[in-house]
Amino acid sequence: MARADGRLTADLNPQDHGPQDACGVIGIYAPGEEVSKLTYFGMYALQHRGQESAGMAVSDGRHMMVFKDMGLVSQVFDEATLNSLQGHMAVGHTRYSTTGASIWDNAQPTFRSRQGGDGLALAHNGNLTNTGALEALIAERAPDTEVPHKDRMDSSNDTSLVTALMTTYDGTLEEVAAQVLPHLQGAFSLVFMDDHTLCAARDPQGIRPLVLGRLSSGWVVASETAAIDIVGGTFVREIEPGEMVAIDAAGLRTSRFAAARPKGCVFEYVYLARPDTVIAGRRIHNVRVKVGKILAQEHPADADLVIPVPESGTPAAIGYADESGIPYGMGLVKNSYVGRTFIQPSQTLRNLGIRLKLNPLRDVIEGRRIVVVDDSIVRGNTQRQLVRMLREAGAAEVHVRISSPPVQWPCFYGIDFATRAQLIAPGLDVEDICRSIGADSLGYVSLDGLVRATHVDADNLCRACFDGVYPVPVPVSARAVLADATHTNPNQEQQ
Ligand SMILES: O=P(O)(O)OC[C@H]1O[C@H](OP(=O)(O)OP(=O)(O)O)[C@H](O)[C@@H]1O
Ligand SMILES: NC(=O)CC[C@H](N)C(=O)O
Ligand code: SF4
Ligand SMILES: [Mg+2]
Repeated sequence: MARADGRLTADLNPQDHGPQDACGVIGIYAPGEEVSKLTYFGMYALQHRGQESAGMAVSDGRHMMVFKDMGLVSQVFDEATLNSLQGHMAVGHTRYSTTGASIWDNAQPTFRSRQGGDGLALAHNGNLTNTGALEALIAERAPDTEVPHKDRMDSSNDTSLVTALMTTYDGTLEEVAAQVLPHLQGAFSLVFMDDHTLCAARDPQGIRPLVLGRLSSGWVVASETAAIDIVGGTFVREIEPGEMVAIDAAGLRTSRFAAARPKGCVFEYVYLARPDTVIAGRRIHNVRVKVGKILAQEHPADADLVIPVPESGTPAAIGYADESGIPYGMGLVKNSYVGRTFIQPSQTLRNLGIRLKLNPLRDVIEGRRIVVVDDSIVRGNTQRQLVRMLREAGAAEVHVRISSPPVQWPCFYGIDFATRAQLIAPGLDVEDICRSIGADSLGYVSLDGLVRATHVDADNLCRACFDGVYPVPVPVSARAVLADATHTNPNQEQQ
């Protein structure tokens, strides 16, 4: 598919995709360091969270420069650009769009001038569920302010509303944020700065991750601990749900804008986060291996070989093989140059597309009864094509095992799952889905098994895409659609 700027993208059809990811944010405050380069490395480490656009704002205490463009971090930035971005503090973002089109104007960090002349740059991971109310608030507070959605300004994402709202208040950045953050609903891990202060804030549910790290000469905040590792920092702690931290020449301060009601996204454990990241004290790789073991207990198979669907299916396949005693092997080779999601508009291209990303090792597959382990089934495209490919490669039997429960409901908190109609699971039982993907058997890990592997209390996790219990009110526009569903009714969890 051609993009607006005429370049090619790996997403041949943006309307037709799997879970994709959730945006990566990073902020660095480090006088004396080459901050733009550190931020670049951090963004590179967070590339898996968003591949549509990348951007960075850098300030030297007097001036702020923002550079962003469509594409991968490595396509957007080069040495000369990074050398021109001078300063001791920066905010970086890799975007996967959830509200507002995937266009340059919506690339982040968003930028606006503040009263008093400072710039304000803000980067967001998550998705806001009360954009209508925020538009109304901006209009009420500053009738002359152009409201991003309402006035059809170039940018139309939820994040721009936060930036616009902040510029309607006077005071220090911390004072402004303390007034604005309580108005936001939904998922938001924010990193933002003016020319003096770097701030980071996390929604009261802490739906998306956000962590704090120490650098030899400063601080780093990032979506995942892996980014802290990669910029040479030391993990300090998670930013708490409902907390804001501010970092400037006077050091680090923390404050709370709301009481914590933790509901971390369980899908971060399934697919979104890097395996080398730590959430709630657990390494994601280890949690995924554990889920694979539970999957083997819940859905054993009589087979000769366990193979992963790389990359995200690999740890669970290791766990499955370990627990079942069935040998583990690489049966599929993944092309490292194809991004997380590769989407194809027509059946012919779909068949080619899956092969471009994953190609079976015939010698390994032929004549064997295969257990193939993946992390999730969203629309079923990957598994349908994979099962056929494995059979063509001579598999005697294909048993599909999935290290998450069936995805039944859309996400409104920063993952653009297909609409409910496009998901394969609603209205079908596991037997139906097995038939639809053409496997000999299919087993999904139970929600209880998945939650157990995280070691987090089920009440402290969002599980809405699996059980329809939404911890934060969904957008008004979505309520009718969900209520009309002929399957189970989504429960709005009591606040
Ligand atoms: O049922 P579907 O709609 O096909 O979507 C599910 C697939 O999408 C994801 O992989 P993806 O290709 O996005 O990334 P990965 O390479 O990181 O596993 C996920 O790991 C499943 O394999
Ligand atoms: N996936 C995300 O975290 C997206 C952030 C924001 N909602 C946007 O669309 O730009
Ligand atoms: S609905 Fe699913 S993907 Fe979205 S935040 Fe909740 S658990 Fe995560
Ligand atoms: Mg996959």
